[in-house]
Amino acid sequence: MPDTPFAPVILGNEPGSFPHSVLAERHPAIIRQVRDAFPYGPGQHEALDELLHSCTEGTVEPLPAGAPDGDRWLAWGLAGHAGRSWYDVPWLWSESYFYRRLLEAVGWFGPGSWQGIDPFRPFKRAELDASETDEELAALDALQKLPEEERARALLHGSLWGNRADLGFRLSAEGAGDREPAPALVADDSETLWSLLPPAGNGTLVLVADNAGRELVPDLLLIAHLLAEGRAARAVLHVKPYPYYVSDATTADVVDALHRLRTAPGAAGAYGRALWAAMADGRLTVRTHPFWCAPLPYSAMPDDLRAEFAAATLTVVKGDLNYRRLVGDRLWPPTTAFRRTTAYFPGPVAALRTLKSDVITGLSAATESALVAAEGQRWRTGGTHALIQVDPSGEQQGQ
Ligand SMILES: O=P(O)(O)OC[C@H]1O[C@](O)(CO)[C@@H](O)[C@@H]1O
Repeated sequence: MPDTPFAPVILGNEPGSFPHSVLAERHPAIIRQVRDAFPYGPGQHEALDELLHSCTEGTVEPLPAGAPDGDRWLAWGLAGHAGRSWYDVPWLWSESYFYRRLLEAVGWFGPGSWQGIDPFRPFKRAELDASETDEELAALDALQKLPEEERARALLHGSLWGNRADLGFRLSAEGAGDREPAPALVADDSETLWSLLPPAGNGTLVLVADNAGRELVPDLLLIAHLLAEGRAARAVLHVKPYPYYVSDATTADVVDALHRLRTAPGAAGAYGRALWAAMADGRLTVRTHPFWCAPLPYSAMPDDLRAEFAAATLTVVKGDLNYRRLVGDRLWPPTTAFRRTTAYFPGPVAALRTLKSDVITGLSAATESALVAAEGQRWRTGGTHALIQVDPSGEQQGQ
């Protein structure tokens, strides 16, 4: 990510800034929570101690010799960042590497009996099993009486605001989950989004998921609706290859969410059974890719993903981190055109995101001034505002 004077890459080295607080406070809190949630042995405790020291006071260290993804991380910039403070390398890079090292500390990569044990699973399960999830699912019954367009809109907004359900975010934004969301969107291209997914279309929707639990459930409901109403003939759900940013969805989380839906009463159960059937006949596919845990912007995506997005009718990317990677993790002037930052993307792309970091593009000058007048800069990170932005054009000539 080369720096440009126009929009500097975000680092975590400014005390008092949001990125700094994530490195200095959120990451240690995540280590504490994971340590408390499992009966780890002395080796794991020692590795967690070392990680805590390294990420707060030490420097980025290389991966152990023989790490299965060692070459990949070298290609993703590890050699250039090793030996530097975690605060001085791009924030996106530091955060991604933190989760990679945390998984290693608890034995995720094996070999051994802790291989594949998700350190965030208790938090994700608790959210999926919460009574709030029952209430959200019960609300689907009333939706069935509405005309299709209204149901579609409600489910789109359910998926959008489901992005507030982010466990990592709640660790350092005390009370964020309870704060009332501001209802108006700071940018709303939903008409363009619907024009790309007309009823009786024959397209492929790709949804790049973000969080499990109470975000993934409404994402699945939206997919179920689009398939049932013929707005998409096929859907591909992309999830993370390993646990990441606490609540990010993996295939195991998709299975949990589908079980939860299928066994629910009423309309939710019907959606669940329809999704189960769509998995069986191939209309809904779950995929993953190592690049989803790469510390890089999507402009650096590999050719196989590029080809998949080029062939899709629409790719929807969910959440704050995907937004940062889509537009580049930079301090853009907020009125920078969204399409200017996504011109490299190989097909039509939509972002559904609640605002939880400093990155923002595509605001009108009036919207930006109103937000600043009301909240200073808090609107950028508080998780109470949201946007739907669409670039329908696909890769533009000369990019
Ligand atoms: O789950 P999301 O919406 O991608 O949010 C991830 C969160 O983590 C951050 O990357 C900070 O760690 C913020 O962008 C956001 O608060």
